[in-house]
Amino acid sequence: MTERIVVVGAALFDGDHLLAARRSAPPALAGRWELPGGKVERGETPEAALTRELQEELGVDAEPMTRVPGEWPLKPPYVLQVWTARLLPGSPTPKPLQDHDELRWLTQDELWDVNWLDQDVEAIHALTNL
Ligand SMILES: Nc1nc2c([nH]c(=O)n2[C@H]2C[C@H](O)[C@@H](COP(=O)(O)OP(=O)(O)OP(=O)(O)O)O2)c(=O)[nH]1
Repeated sequence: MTERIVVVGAALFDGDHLLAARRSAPPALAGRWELPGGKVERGETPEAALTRELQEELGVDAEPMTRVPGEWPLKPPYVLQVWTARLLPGSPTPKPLQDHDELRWLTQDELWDVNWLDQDVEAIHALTNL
């Protein structure tokens, strides 16, 4: 059976604002917006991967909250799963340290103001149904 690798995306909320991150690489994805996160490593839980990726990419201390129902196919063998997440008290504010060159906190009215990666559009819709 083909190996399937989960990419975790964080729907990081501050109140009702959602953090969107603009990718700086690779060229095919640069300039498009996504949920920060990354690949789950062998032997790692998705929740641990999410915490690690948010620390590496944004420099924050965050905790995953709930899994958003659904799973979205990316380029094989990757699939996207999404967790809501929040910053822990005392966490630094997010900064685009790695993989991103801009961050935006979106209100519900601004949710579609950014050019999400095609693969993320369904996941963002699922978020709005929570
Ligand atoms: N993080 C993230 N990746 C996404 C999303 N949507 C989407 O198609 N992808 C793709 C982009 C990449 O091809 C792949 C995840 O790669 P990544 O570069 O974020 O993961 P990573 O930090 O573990 O990468 P690596 O450089 O260590 O290999 O999934 C999304 O919302 N968040």
